[in-house]
Amino acid sequence: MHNFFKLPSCDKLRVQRLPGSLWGYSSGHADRYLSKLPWKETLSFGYNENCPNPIGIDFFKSTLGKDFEQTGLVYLKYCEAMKGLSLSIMELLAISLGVDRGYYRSFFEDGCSIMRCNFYPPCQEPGLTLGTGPHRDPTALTILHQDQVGGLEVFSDSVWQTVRPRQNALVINIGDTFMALSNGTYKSCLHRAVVTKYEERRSLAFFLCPKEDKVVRPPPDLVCNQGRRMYPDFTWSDLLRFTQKYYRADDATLQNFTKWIISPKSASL
Ligand SMILES: C=C1C[C@]23C[C@H]1CC[C@H]2[C@]1(C)CCC[C@@](C)(C(=O)O)[C@H]1[C@@H]3C(=O)O
Ligand SMILES: O=C(O)CCC(=O)C(=O)O
Ligand SMILES: [Fe+2]
Repeated sequence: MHNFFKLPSCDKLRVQRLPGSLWGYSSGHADRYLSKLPWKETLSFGYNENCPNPIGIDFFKSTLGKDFEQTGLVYLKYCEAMKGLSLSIMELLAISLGVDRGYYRSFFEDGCSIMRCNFYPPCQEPGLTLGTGPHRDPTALTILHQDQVGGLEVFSDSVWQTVRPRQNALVINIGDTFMALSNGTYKSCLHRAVVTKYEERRSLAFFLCPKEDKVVRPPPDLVCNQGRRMYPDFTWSDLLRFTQKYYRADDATLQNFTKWIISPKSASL
């Protein structure tokens, strides 16, 4: 990942994220937003082990060239490991909720997950910007590997708290999609990334997602115990489209998505 972000811009832009797509390179999301641009560069690609080419866009070799073929193989192995870990965590979450341990595992097994490499350059005025603004991941589960620089913060007990980097440790976040799948029992985590004046920072985020057409619906016996549904049925495709076309994911994505998805106009968009 280090080598990619050190390439000249003209080379990185050969894999630039195209409008409407999640995959590829982006610098500050300058192609998507007009204000509050995040102080980061990102490289995102899909991962689905059920596909002939499990890494969405084969730009590690076909576009970036042979020098990055090995990088692509490393990411393939990384994504395989993260998917396996995610599914094991899904079993533990099912057990903790008193539902069948395979319920969530089977829900996600055939999904296409998102792999994102974040690069945060040093900033002369770190107090005037953010690497990634306050948000809850719209996905189901995030496995984050951060380097030793530090910068990830979670909003807990009404204050922003640093998630101190630990060698050989991964950070696991619950996202909006799992909050809905657990009927609100688990809460998606509000977090952000700050930047520093002198050090660049890198992180790898693996976002577990269900297959796009899967209906996100909590297990019936969970709803029965709680007496009512907290969120309407929706598909991951609906929520992803909402965040990519209509709404910049923040700390209230799911609430605003719920209003949008039940409004008559969303059906025609
Ligand atoms: C489904 C997604 C949208 C984002 C990437 C994945 C999961 C996290 C989302 C994001 C990082 C939340 C903060 C805002 C965002 C625009 C970003 O800063 O990158 C979000 C991602 C995105 O829309 O590209
Ligand atoms: O880089 C980090 O520490 C957090 C990144 C993040 O929250 C994201 O990419 O969703
Ligand atoms: Fe996040």
